[in-house]
Amino acid sequence: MPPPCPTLCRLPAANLGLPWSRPSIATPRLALAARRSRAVAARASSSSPDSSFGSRMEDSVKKTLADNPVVIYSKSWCSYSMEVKGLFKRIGVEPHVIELDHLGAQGPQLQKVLERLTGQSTVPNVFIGGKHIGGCTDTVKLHRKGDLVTMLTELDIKVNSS
Ligand SMILES: N[C@@H](CCC(=O)N[C@@H](CS)C(=O)NCC(=O)O)C(=O)O
Repeated sequence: MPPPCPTLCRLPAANLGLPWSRPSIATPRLALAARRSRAVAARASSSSPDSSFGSRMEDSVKKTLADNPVVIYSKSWCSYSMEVKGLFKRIGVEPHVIELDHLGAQGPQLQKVLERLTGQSTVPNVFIGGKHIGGCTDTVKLHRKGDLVTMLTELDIKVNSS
């Protein structure tokens, strides 16, 4: 008969080649402790620096959209971004442009936040009056229908429609 476990379970050691039996997780007291520590871990991860960083970034996007009537999240090298910036330039509207590739490590994080908010993972990501318009193709289509100028005019933004 192996000696009893001196500290935890006081049961004879099972024949596992160990000096003392490992307490089974099914032991009610230990199972309860395991559940408690999982709950603590879950609470800790939900308030981790990453998630609060994400929500601060989300707040900063919302502030940017509230403060600027036309916002383009762009990448400086992206031809679609260049096209949409060119379109606004042609109609004489100066958008607030955020070049994600100029933000270092925050760029990809901001892109993830934008994806969470809009469902769109690509740039350019265009907003007018806080409303999500879409990418380059969506903005060009809106312009061809005449709706881009209408939206801008409704926001009291002067448009050069020549
Ligand atoms: N159909 C999209 C195409 C946009 C697109 O493909 N953008 C590329 C960059 S030029 C992109 O965002 N790629 C993924 C990335 O850079 O993370 C539009 O019209 O805006």
